[in-house]
Amino acid sequence: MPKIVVLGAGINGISTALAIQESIPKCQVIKQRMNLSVCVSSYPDVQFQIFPVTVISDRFSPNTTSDVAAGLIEPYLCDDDVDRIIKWTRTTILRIQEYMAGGHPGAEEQSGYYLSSVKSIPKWLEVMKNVHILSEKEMKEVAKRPEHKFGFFYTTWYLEPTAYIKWETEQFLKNGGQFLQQKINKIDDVSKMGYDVIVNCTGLGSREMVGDKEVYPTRGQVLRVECPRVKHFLIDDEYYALLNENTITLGGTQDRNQWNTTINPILSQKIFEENCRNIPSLRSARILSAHVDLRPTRGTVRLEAEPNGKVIHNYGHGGSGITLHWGCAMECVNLVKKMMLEEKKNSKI
Ligand SMILES: Cc1cc2nc3c(=O)[nH]c(=O)nc-3n(C[C@H](O)[C@H](O)[C@H](O)COP(=O)(O)OP(=O)(O)OC[C@H]3O[C@@H](n4cnc5c(N)ncnc54)[C@H](O)[C@@H]3O)c2cc1C
Ligand SMILES: N[C@H](Cc1ccccc1)C(=O)O
Repeated sequence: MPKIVVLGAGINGISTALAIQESIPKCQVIKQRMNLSVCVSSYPDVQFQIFPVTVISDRFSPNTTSDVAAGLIEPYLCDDDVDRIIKWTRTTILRIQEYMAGGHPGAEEQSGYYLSSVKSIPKWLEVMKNVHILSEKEMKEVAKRPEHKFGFFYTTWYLEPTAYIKWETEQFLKNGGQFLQQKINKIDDVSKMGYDVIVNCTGLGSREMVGDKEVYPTRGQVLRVECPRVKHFLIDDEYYALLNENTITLGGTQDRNQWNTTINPILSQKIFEENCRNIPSLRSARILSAHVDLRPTRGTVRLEAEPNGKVIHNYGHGGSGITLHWGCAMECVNLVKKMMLEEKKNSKI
């Protein structure tokens, strides 16, 4: 009976733990009514759970990096292979559409503009809806700055991390999942805890916990404001105003190798002013809060099983952790299944 543990409770940790439960039936509690024809009676609900899944983390939502994210579905600050990114993004979009179909909170389509000083059409645009490259005439109407030379309109989604992780957590617990609050100093400490499969989703924490100096912080500061008049997002080369359920997230900064998580009020003012230049209606916005966190940035997302080991890594999503989460979680499930099969074969010997 392999014991599975997931390290980390951000969007990648919780999603991977839930994906394992949903994809490996023995990893969730199955309630079955045992109807016996002989005495035309039925046993009380019988619960089967063979492989419990545990999540160990030092912090939980709403106190993770994931909770600070604007929730925009769009790859950013992730230099991974673009086809891998697109594959993961597509899987996430399907999951969001299922989540939306369930009427759950914090997810919706959002449409808007990407305005830039350079003419370039990102490959990830192929996963978006209603894509329209702006004509010169349309650019004249939409551009807010002389450097806005090129742009396009499209529809993507937002997925509010805190609301979504809350829902995922409820499903995870319903499936018999368990939580343990603990800081892991070295991943080897977990091996000694008797787990057979360890999935590492600790984001930037992997720098110390696994000793991976390839993962580093990119500091991001944002504002949450209320401004019902604004109906479209607007992203340009430096700033962004992104829709959420009842608020707008204004960003944004991307300072590599900056560890400081103290909010800089001067920066907040600049983020507000620059976004008002792009969307004048924001002048009437009510500023609700400011946030800072550190994007777990890495050349590529580390999503792999350690050879001949029991550890699977899923971290280093940069500015795209919400965008890639379900695609990465499902790829982790395949690695877990493979590892369990290996384990079964070896134990037979
Ligand atoms: C300002 C800002 C805006 C963003 N906007 C977006 C966006 O719009 N769209 C998008 O796709 N992405 C966005 N991102 C990026 C996104 O937030 C991250 O990529 C994502 O949160 C990474 O998720 P994660 O679960 O891997 O890491 P985290 O959310 O950091 O979770 C890591 C977990 O591991 C735990 N942990 C770490 N080390 C240890 C340890 N040693 N022992 C025990 N537990 C440990 C932590 O407590 C935490 O629970 C944004 C990021 C920032 C900073
Ligand atoms: N991905 C988000 C928001 C963003 C979207 C588009 C461009 C830049 C940033 C971030 O990391 O801040």
